[in-house]
Amino acid sequence: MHDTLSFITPDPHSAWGTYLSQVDRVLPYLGPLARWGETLKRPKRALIVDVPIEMDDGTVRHFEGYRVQHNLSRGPGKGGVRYHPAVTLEEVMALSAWMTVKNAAVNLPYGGAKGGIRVDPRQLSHKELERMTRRYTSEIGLVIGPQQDIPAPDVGTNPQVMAWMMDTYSMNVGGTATGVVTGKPVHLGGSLGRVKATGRGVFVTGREAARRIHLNLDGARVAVQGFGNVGSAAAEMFVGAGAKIVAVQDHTGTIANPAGMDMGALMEVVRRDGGAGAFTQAERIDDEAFWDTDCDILIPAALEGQITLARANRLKARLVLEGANGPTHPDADDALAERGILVVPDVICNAGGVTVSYFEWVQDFSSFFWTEDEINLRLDKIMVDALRRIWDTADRHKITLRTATFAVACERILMARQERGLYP
Ligand SMILES: NC(=O)C1=CN([C@@H]2O[C@H](COP(=O)(O)OP(=O)(O)OC[C@H]3O[C@@H](n4cnc5c(N)ncnc54)[C@H](O)[C@@H]3O)[C@@H](O)[C@H]2O)C=CC1
Ligand SMILES: O=C(O)CCC(=O)C(=O)O
Repeated sequence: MHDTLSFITPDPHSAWGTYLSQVDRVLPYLGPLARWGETLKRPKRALIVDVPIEMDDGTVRHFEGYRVQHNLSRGPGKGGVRYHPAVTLEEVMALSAWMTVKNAAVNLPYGGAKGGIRVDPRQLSHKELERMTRRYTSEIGLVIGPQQDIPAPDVGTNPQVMAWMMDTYSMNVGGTATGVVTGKPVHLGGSLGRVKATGRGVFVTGREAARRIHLNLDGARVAVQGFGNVGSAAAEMFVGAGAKIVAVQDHTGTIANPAGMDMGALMEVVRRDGGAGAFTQAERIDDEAFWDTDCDILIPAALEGQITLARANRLKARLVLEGANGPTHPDADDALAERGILVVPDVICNAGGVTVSYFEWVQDFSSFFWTEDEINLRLDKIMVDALRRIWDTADRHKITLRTATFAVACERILMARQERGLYP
């Protein structure tokens, strides 16, 4: 059946392999809609672009960039742009597919898309980063637009990168098109609350899940992998609810303090050094020891494939909140379920970011901006309602929250596909 995409032979632990296995698990719950299931296993459109730029020293370097639109059945493509040295077409395909599922899980009127460039942004000067972003935006200008596909931040990108993307697209079309990207700075049509929205969604879904398993957040011990936009904002909110951060891992190292870390002091070090590794009010530990941390809640908020089977069998947490996209291998997912460790899956747990991106897009179109309180209230309600529906589905079929999220989302996606029909 997989006669196309023959250039990809996914290993079951790769991002795309993980996604395919998640689709296979939901098909039995989709009834007659399952006949459209193959749609979910192929991206609609994948663009590979060459991004040449002049470096500050006068040399020319070429970077490889991608924009994949996995599915547009329910609306324009929506999903972030990643700058990271490990970005590949296959990874971006998986990330775009998870966007399709996530957007449908919270019922946003979007399909799924994702982009990326294989680059270490920390190795570029500010000007080189700007030149690369502008060139990439022009190259993917073929497929993006406020009604076609709307990029946003992901790993290694931020509001400044979104501002350059918005400006480049706008210059190319000859007018200011704020709605072409979200996650912009607030004075350029960005939304209040977007920066912390993903972390907020992780907290809100985590709070609801904790309540259901009678885990008191006051005094709960939390371990966080990845202390960037998502991990740090989620950690701050858990601390605000009385929890303590007992371990943090990022690309600069792993630190632990069973008594809990002072968030203000930790954030200061992260801002100063670009990472948590040098924080002196915690003990520096071996990276692999992170997975043995005595904790109640684990928040993977870095990259895919972090929770392997071996690590899943060592985890001490009762609750795993997937801030990252695709952090858990399928066999590890099974092991966690068998061990009674509850996983709130990425496709609902980290949907807070794209939900506020949707608010931003709506605000840009109407040129009317909401207060931060209005945004947070609407976000919390969408997340809580979506999670409740997913939980009901999980209880009804006796399936994991991940398969239940896929069931709710894929039914919406395939229903749209079916109702639109195929153009003969
Ligand atoms: N930014 C957003 O709104 C959303 C992000 N996500 C996902 O959340 C995850 C994190 O994204 P952001 O916080 O935006 O990125 P970021 O670039 O702000 O932070 C990434 C963090 O991961 C850490 N990291 C990188 N490589 C690592 C490694 N090998 N081991 C341990 N830590 C490592 C970095 O040090 C940094 O702390 C990604 O999986 C992303 O796709 C999901 C939904 C929305
Ligand atoms: O805000 C958005 O549009 C997308 C964020 C994103 O890339 C994600 O949810 O993984």
